[in-house]
Amino acid sequence: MSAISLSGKELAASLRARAKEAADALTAAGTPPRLAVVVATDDGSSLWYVRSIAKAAAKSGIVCDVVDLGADATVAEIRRALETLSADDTVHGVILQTPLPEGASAADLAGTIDPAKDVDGANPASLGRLAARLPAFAPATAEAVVALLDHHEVPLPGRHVVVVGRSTVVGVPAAHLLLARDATVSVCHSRTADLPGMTRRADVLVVAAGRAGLVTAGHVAPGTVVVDVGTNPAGDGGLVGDVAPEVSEVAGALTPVPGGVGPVTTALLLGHTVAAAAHLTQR
Ligand SMILES: NC(=O)C1=CN([C@@H]2O[C@H](COP(=O)(O)OP(=O)(O)OC[C@H]3O[C@@H](n4cnc5c(N)ncnc54)[C@H](OP(=O)(O)O)[C@@H]3O)[C@@H](O)[C@H]2O)C=CC1
Ligand SMILES: Nc1nc(=O)c2c([nH]1)NC[C@@H]1CN(c3ccc(C(=O)N[C@@H](CCC(=O)O)C(=O)O)cc3)C=[N+]21
Repeated sequence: MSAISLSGKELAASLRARAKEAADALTAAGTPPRLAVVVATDDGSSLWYVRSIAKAAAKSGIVCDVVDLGADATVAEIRRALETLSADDTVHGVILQTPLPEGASAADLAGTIDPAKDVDGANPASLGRLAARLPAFAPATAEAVVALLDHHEVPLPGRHVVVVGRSTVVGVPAAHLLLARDATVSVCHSRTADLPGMTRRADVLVVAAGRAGLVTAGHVAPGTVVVDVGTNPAGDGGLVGDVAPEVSEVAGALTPVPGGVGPVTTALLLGHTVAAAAHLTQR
């Protein structure tokens, strides 16, 4: 066990404290910040995340409404819920939880979320603005990757960051944020030829593939900083990342799962919600 552990707990706690301060001020001024989470799934890990958002929101003084449409919700029902919440002046943040029922497109549906309330950066317009380096809410997970690297003072300018995964929730927005920080970014995916050859060339390796143990010691050059975004259900009811435990023998530093990117993600989502509430009450 040689790698330094890059915990997210300390950063998450300070982000939650900051969110609570802003939330309490908004509430005192008559506008309690309110987040709505639209759910149309019975996926266990997704529902776990929803419960953890609700709990964290309550502790930070943010009202959280879970709008559960059930796993057999239709596209029209989901769209109507998102439109209603976007038009509701008492709601400041709207997120659409994935996975969705078959035939429903998250990107298409999220296009109906008011960009001012799009606190998980799911509207394609938000992703476009991020790519254009215009102000926008970034997906909380992608932002958490950069925030965690900053917190642990890992320099980014000029460094080669290899991102494994190209989803619009994590890999692609993380790549945009890292480019904006002057990193040189390579994005790998399931059709990448010679993944180990690519990842061994990274100064910083960000793994968001959703495959337990995908990245092994042979994928990592000595001293690399590794960010493990994966949250895969483990056999024992716990959680494991995408990076095999043996990687800690070669990496210079490694984010733990649990206790790494996950808690920072939830804390940033709350921060986005109070920022949205502050902005919406001003306009
Ligand atoms: N900690 C947190 O806060 C969060 C954690 N997560 C976790 O992060 C992981 C990724 O999430 P998400 O991006 O939504 O997942 P997706 O399934 O949407 O995307 C996975 C990406 O990984 C790529 N991939 C899959 N297998 C391989 C492989 N063998 N080699 C190379 N690339 C591969 C896929 O490639 P292709 O495009 O070719 O299919 C795809 O681009 C999951 O474990 C998820 O639970 C997600 C959000 C938040
Ligand atoms: N549109 C969308 N946005 C998401 O951000 C999103 C999603 N869909 N679908 C599901 C995944 C999963 N996800 C997690 C976030 C935090 C933890 C987290 O905080 N986990 C704790 C511990 C959990 C435990 O120990 O069981 C930790 O890592 O320390 C986990 C998982 C967000 N997701």
